[in-house]
Amino acid sequence: MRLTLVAVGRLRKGPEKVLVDDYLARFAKTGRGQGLPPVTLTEVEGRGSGSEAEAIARALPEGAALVLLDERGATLTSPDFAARLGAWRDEARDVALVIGGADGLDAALRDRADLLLSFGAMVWPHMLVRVMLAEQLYRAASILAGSPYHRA
Ligand SMILES: C[S@@+](CC[C@H](N)C(=O)[O-])C[C@H]1O[C@@H](n2cnc3c(N)ncnc32)[C@H](O)[C@@H]1O
Repeated sequence: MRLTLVAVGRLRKGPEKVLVDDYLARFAKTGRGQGLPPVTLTEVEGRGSGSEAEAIARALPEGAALVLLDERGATLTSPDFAARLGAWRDEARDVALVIGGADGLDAALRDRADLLLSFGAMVWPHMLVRVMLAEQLYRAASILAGSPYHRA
């Protein structure tokens, strides 16, 4: 299993980067014991629809389960998200998680997604979505590990 995060835009030094790096490091540590690999991050230039969509498509490992972050998608509980991740791990399936840029994600990409994942109906800045997703990955690994981080 490989876990790839494809995100439009470059995350520069600052509070969001500190949080993303921290949560992804925690995910790598907790995930190791759960058969979850560290996340490989691919940043794609935000150049507008055409070439941006192609760059995203090129960054996706072939056959990977495609999870697109989209406010119009499904809201999952954290244990549900953890269960999906655990199921893909058990199938040895690669997973690609994609966060769009200012213009959102291409409709053609949305059509081939295995999961459209929403963090609520409101639109969040993509850099904050990166932080939230990194935290949810760490939470998922903690849930699969049975650690007390997730108490709900
Ligand atoms: C600023 S938003 C772009 C919104 C754009 N107007 C659209 O139509 O998608 C940038 C990216 O952040 C992610 N995003 C923003 N809000 C989200 C939410 N509530 N749930 C999941 N992802 C979200 C999506 O990947 C989106 O493509």
